Amino acid sequence: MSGDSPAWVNLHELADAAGPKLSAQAAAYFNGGAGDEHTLAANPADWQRLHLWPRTLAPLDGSHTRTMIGPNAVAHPIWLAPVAYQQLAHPEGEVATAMAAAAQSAGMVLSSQSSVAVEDVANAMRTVADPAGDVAPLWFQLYWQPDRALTLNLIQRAEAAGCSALVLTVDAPVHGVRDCERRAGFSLPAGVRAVHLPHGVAQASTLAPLLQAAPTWHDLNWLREHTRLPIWLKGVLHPADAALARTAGMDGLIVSNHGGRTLDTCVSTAWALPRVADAVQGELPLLVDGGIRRGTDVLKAVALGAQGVLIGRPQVHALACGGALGVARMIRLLRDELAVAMALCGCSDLRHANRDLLA
Ligand SMILES: Cc1cc2nc3c(=O)[nH]c(=O)nc-3n(C[C@H](O)[C@H](O)[C@H](O)COP(=O)(O)O)c2cc1C
Ligand SMILES: CC(C)CC(=O)C(=O)O
Repeated sequence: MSGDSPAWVNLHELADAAGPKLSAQAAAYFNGGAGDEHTLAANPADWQRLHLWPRTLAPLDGSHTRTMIGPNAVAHPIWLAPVAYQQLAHPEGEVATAMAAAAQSAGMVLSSQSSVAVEDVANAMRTVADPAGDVAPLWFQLYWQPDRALTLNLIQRAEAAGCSALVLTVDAPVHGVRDCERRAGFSLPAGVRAVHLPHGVAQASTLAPLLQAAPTWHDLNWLREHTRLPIWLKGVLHPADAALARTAGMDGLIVSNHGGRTLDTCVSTAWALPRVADAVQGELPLLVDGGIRRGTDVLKAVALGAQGVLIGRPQVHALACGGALGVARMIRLLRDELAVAMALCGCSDLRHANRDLLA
């Protein structure tokens, strides 16, 4: 931001503003998708394609964005998705993001490939008090590790640091085919590493070890036995998997295609969400992510059955542009846009939003 007028007034402009702040390698890593990037493009396009159907003259006195996400009463439904290696965007990395989340009462899901330790991120969130006293939960995203002892170590660190849920990512048993990363020759620069992992990097160079390590439904029993935290699965798109997750006693689902970074040409999340919602029939709470860039997108996601949304790339764009203040501003912009969209649709309480809001 410079001068009197901000350099960006919405999340699309934010992506452009971040361009000059990022190295070519970091930009390729953050912005890219899998394959020909059809799913990357379909995610935002399919939110845009949905049409809101406004209602008029509805009472709006007392409107608010408060809602529930799982057992958490939250000030608004906009959370930060797990995004790895945030020190590629800003030297303070995930600490700055966490301070912004706490200041804006936004939940944060910390990547297990974080470039800052979970203990430091949790402390940073605690140092920033929300004046209204609203909570900003910190959840820990888990990538299943080849070694159970290491998986257990991650779980125990997250618990001890005060994380209030685990998010097991299930849509990336292998790294997607990412031409942009290969073209840019992406590798982590000196000083940035996955601090929770002994070798500091996520991926093995051949498929076999990854596939051996990939978790199955059976492993969820082990996970359940080894944590007292609620477990959410991230990366569910198929109603049949949603039903299996319910049977497996999971606590919530994140409808996600990993921001179009794993399987190209797979379904968009706006397409999958109502189908997953129909499968779980309100018995499992849902979050959704992928291409959510406007308050209208957030309202559509809630209308289709999600309790809230996660924001991926814009958080690292905002971090690159303005550190913690940039991320805080990004969350605030989206929340204000959501409030406007709600008012114009005659919706005073997100808990009453449903498919009647959509044409
Ligand atoms: C640079 C980058 C790194 C990511 N790292 C992780 C990760 O470590 N764990 C994970 O579960 N998802 C990861 N994701 C996926 C996000 O959590 C989220 O699903 C996706 O970014 C949402 O789409 P959006 O970027 O269009 O908002 C990453 C996404 C990006 C863009
Ligand atoms: C280190 C990666 C596996 C993190 C990730 O999930 C991603 O880049 O999409």
